[in-house]
Amino acid sequence: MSAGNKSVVVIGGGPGGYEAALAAAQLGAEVTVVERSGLGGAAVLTDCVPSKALIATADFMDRFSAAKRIGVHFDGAQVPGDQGVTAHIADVNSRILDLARAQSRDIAERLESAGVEVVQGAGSLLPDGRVQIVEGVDEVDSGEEPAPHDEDCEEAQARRELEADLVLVSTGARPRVLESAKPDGERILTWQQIWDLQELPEHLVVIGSGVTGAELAHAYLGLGCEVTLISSRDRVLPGEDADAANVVEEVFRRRGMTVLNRSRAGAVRREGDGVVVTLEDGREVQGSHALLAVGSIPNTSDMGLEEAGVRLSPSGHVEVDRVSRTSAPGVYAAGDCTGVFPLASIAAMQGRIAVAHSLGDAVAPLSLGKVSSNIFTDPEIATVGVSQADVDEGRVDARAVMLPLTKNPRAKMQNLQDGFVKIFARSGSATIVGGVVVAPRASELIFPIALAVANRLNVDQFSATFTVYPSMSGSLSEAARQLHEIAD
Ligand SMILES: Cc1cc2nc3c(=O)[nH]c(=O)nc-3n(C[C@H](O)[C@H](O)[C@H](O)COP(=O)(O)OP(=O)(O)OC[C@H]3O[C@@H](n4cnc5c(N)ncnc54)[C@H](O)[C@@H]3O)c2cc1C
Ligand SMILES: NC(=O)c1ccc[n+]([C@@H]2O[C@H](COP(=O)([O-])OP(=O)(O)OC[C@H]3O[C@@H](n4cnc5c(N)ncnc54)[C@H](O)[C@@H]3O)[C@@H](O)[C@H]2O)c1
Repeated sequence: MSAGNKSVVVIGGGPGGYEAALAAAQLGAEVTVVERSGLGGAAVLTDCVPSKALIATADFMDRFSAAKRIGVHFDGAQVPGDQGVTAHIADVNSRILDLARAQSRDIAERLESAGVEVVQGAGSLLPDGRVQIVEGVDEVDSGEEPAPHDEDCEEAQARRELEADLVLVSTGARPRVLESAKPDGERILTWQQIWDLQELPEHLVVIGSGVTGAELAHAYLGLGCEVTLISSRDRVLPGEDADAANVVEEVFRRRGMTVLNRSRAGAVRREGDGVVVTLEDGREVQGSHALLAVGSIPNTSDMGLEEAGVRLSPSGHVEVDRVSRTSAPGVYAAGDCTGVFPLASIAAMQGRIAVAHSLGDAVAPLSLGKVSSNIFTDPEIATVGVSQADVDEGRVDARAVMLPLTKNPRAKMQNLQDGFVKIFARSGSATIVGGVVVAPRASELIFPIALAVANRLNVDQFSATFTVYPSMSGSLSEAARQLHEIAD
């Protein structure tokens, strides 16, 4: 089909926005992307890509520590934790920022070659549904140089108004901060400010043990910092599979992280060369730096959404249906500003669905039952489909088999000490409906389970497929085999 006579304006150039723009251009629409800071969005410039690049360095450092256990000694040289092998955070951060900017440039080139117009500026909605653009560039927290403004800013600040058949709001979210813990960009930091650090924190206090807090606490521990993780709940990663979260918490502690459970931060203040975090029960935790990882706030205020008829939830997220429609005709929304499931992959999918639905292409509504996601700790936690909580709370009638990876021959050879695979199969039909993998590179190992979930394979079809010997995937097959025995 062709949407040659249709126009699309996308506000926000993150994964939700730029993927939608590419899809719309492919369908022949005339597409404009309005982005106020950098293409690729927070995902590329400050959040997803930089954090995964930091973790890659931390994982590399970990290999030095593990070497002795498989018989490798560095004659004369030393390992992290001793003097000698250290992460130079200024170099690490400089590589990360280069990588993020390069990815942002790649996206700009893809959009350009697809014929998409990119306007640097802030977009908002007028009450009649048109898009108003105030041109100019916001400073990017990643440290990227803002594009030069004209001497005479009149032109750079010009206002434009665009009318479009489809307006997509994909403005993302920003770090939530505590009133009593204002980030200063030096010692009290959000995750978007850590990329400018020139010195490795001596003692980092991470506040919040959701996915962001856990991943970054793991990364800085691996880089050689002393880390204290303040978790307001009974365990780290409260929203995740409890068996998986317990493994990761145990590994954190074993490697020397201090994890304070049931501890809520009330305030953070600077004191001397460091910070003091006051917990709500009055205890104090001292460190050299504090990192706030207490959730996000959608970027939906002051842009005319409600005045244009776009309904927001009490948390400020744009309310959307499964084809990304908002309550205002012709206005769709995608990504973190909708709060549906804050992942880059979901943002991109919501954006593509919006375009297909609005421009009349074939479209399947968003289905969250088959989403794979991964937490990049060591070991990683990858999940897909039905969760243990779905089964325990009676939402899905399924059985589970969980096998420790320490019994797997390949894992033994690699000196793997922690991890498991878990598969959920529907009672009766034995169709695979979900799984959890806790292992190094679990993000890759989850794919066979995701394939089974997406294609409704049963445990017999899954386990009849050859796996390599020795391999970690042998344990996936074994779990499926054991589910057959249970189903009998
Ligand atoms: C530390 C961290 C690590 C993460 N790691 C992963 C991961 O490994 N895998 C994963 O799938 N997800 C990850 N996520 C989640 C992922 O980053 C988000 O889900 C993703 O960024 C959402 O994309 P988006 O397009 O909705 O928003 P964003 O990426 O935030 O992009 C929104 C864009 O809109 C722009 N904008 C905002 N308002 C306006 C306006 N008025 N006018 C013009 N432009 C505007 C912003 O400048 C921004 O560029 C991570 C998140 C965090 C915080
Ligand atoms: N690898 C990935 O794909 C990845 C990585 C990071 C984030 N994300 C996405 O972002 C989402 C949000 O994750 P997040 O971790 O940024 O936010 P979150 O809201 O999931 O976690 C924030 C945590 O901080 C805690 N908290 C709040 N106030 C506190 C206080 N005063 N003291 C101590 N703890 C406090 C909350 O109880 C919560 O557990 C994830 O669900 C995920 O979808 C994905």
